[in-house]
Amino acid sequence: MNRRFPALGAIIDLDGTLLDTAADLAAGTNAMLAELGRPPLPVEEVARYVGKGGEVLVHRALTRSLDGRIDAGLAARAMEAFLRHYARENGARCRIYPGVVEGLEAMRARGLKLACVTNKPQAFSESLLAAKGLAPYFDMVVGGDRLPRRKPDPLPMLHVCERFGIEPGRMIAIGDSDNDAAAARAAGMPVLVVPYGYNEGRPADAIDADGVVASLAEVPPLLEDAQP
Ligand SMILES: O=C(O)COP(=O)(O)O
Ligand SMILES: [Mg+2]
Repeated sequence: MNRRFPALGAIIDLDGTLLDTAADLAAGTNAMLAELGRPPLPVEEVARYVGKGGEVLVHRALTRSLDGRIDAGLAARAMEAFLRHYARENGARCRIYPGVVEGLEAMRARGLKLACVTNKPQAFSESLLAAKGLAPYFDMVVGGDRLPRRKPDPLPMLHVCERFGIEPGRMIAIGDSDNDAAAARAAGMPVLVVPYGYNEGRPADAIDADGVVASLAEVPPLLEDAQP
């Protein structure tokens, strides 16, 4: 990639970008399904349902379709069960993707401010990042239940820019899905995507982004010094 990005800060997605959390999400989902008398789903299928937060995952898992909806009563019961089970499974099997620590170290060494913006609930996100030793890299974590709207809405991205005092055009977003790219674009922020995460079953090169990077370690060489 020839393009360089003048960034003073970065916003990085969690599930499918920093951590491979599909197995833990599947364990939480399948424990919820078992409680409701439903059969378990394969990890690959649950991974396709990840991206728009826990509520959407629950609707998808119970209808086995990306845009299926269940009634509000069942959804409430299923969500309560999912959160209860996922609290136990969160972090049990997940792993840090290759290049993540290297990329975060190099971005910090360049003086970038770093935020993790995720659709995973705040409490689960903070405990997971801490358990995996990634929390110290981040100045800020914005979970999916922290603000009135989540990705693909630009609100969490703009919230971080405001808190950092950095213009969106002087930030870089890094994610694994259309949700990340749409949120970044709508916020006026350049966005790079990784090809190894979850994009609701669609390939990463189909995402409307400014480029695909094999890992986070490929990001720092694409940055250039910027003025605020
Ligand atoms: O929890 C989800 O649905 C996805 O979370 P992410 O925004 O970290 O990819
Ligand atoms: Mg993601």
